[in-house]
Amino acid sequence: MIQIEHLEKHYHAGGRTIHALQNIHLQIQKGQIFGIIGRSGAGKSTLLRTLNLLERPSAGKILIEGEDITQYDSRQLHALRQRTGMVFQHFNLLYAKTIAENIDFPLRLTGQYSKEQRQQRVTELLELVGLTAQRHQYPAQLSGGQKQRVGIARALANYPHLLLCDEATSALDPETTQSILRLLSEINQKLGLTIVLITHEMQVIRSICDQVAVIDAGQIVENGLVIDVFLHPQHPVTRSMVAENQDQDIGFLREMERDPGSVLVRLTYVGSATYAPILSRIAAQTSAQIAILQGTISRIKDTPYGQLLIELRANPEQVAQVLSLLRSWQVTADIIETETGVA
Ligand SMILES: Nc1ncnc2c1ncn2[C@@H]1O[C@H](COP(=O)(O)OP(=O)(O)OP(=O)(O)O)[C@@H](O)[C@H]1O
Repeated sequence: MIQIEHLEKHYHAGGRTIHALQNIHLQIQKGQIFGIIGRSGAGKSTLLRTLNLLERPSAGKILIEGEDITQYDSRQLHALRQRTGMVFQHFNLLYAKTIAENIDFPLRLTGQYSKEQRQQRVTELLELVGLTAQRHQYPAQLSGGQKQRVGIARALANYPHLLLCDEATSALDPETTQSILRLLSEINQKLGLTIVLITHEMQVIRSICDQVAVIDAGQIVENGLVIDVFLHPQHPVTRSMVAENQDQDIGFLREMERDPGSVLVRLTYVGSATYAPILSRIAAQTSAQIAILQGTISRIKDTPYGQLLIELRANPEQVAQVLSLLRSWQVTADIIETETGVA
């Protein structure tokens, strides 16, 4: 487990102090994929880089399996960095070396393995990331997604306990992004490896993370299971990032002709409820009329969820009845607006 306590990082530049990280507290469980999301300049890279002390905190502790790594001497630090793999947005490959040589590079640096052992390990890693046929090629001959596969294989070479991913898919197109995220997810499951990733894309968090922390202006403003944070965001920054990702623009409501006295309700359902015929049940059990204004069914990691924006044409008693039925079916119902204004 990684425990971050009272972490601070201040930079001094141009005669002023930048508070890049302020009083950060986080717990990252072993074997988790933990996402850190935030807008540009929020402090994501700084936070990620403190986990292998590429960035020295100004104050606070980082405990990995109970040991405070901020107190490590240079020998311990060297060992920590060997146990921590890192994947970069722009791959950082050696372009004059072959794919196999790139992956072999960190193995050679340790001086711990024979040539045969290293070759064997490179073969294993090429197979793991699906690049066996590219062994003797050079990075310039590969696509972006393949380059990132090399980056991932290289990061895994020394059997790390922790993999840090710095915007690992931000330079890739959406389809390639999904294939790299699937690879990271497979690695997490196969090797039980803890992965901490930073991203500015909610889609990345939604696809593979178990837990997410939202960082804004150097502070953690929200932290929890992805399913909770994504479906019930509390902080304005989280809300706007989730809304961007879900295409929840409800500007059209301003132009829409509404039934007098109708109520707008956002329904959120998770797991098996996603596929239940909720609306027809409401219609059968109440005489409320329902117009569907917006809807989606998708997945958060492996969990299906659905969200519907409906206009409920009903009197107050019927609205109360509908809301109580929805609650009994474990559907979250948020009234987002009434005819007279925001509820
Ligand atoms: N070496 C440095 N010297 C001075 N200020 C820095 C340094 N590194 C980062 N900062 C500042 O610290 C803050 C956090 O930067 P950081 O790079 O961690 O943010 P980020 O969320 O990763 O942003 P991005 O997604 O744009 O990389 C920013 O205000 C940035 O300008």
